Amino acid sequence: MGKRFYEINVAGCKRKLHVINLNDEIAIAGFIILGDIELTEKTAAALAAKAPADTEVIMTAETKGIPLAESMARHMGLPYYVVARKSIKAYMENPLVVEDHSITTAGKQILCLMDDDIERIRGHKVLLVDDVISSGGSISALENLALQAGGQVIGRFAILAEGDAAKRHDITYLEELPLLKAE
Ligand SMILES: Nc1ncnc2[nH]cnc12
Repeated sequence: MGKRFYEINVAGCKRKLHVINLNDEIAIAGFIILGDIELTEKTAAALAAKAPADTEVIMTAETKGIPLAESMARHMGLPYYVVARKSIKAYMENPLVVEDHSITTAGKQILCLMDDDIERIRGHKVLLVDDVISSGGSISALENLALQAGGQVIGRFAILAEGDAAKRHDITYLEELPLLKAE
């Protein structure tokens, strides 16, 4: 069978996404901003324009959220952003750790923060950002981490809301992405 594609238009960027079967029933259109500067910059600018003016720190999770968070922080004139990591590194003292369940990764995952990042969050207004919100597992793990670090979550932002996530009223996103039938 030939490759399947799903075409998307977001923040003025048209992209043909590869459709990948997740299991026998469900397929996703893989939305990858890593390495795509125009897509990262334009979606970050569009999300930054919607961000609450009182945002003090942007927080994201490894991996695909990183360039988006960096670009949004630049657009918003913020000096730092915080990245929740997926594994504890040797240089992370006293890490804060939560469990994370994601639609694209099998098995248990963790998200963790190191002390410097905990300090950047404690007592501050935090805007959570990710590339895609789908089952909501990752953004909710990120929120747990922000709360445990003493932050106040003032928004949950994503470029795309996938499947049922598009019905959520507690997230802000640019476009919807359907879950597809596996072929
Ligand atoms: N369709 C998708 N593309 C890339 N990352 C995702 N994470 C969840 N859904 C995704």
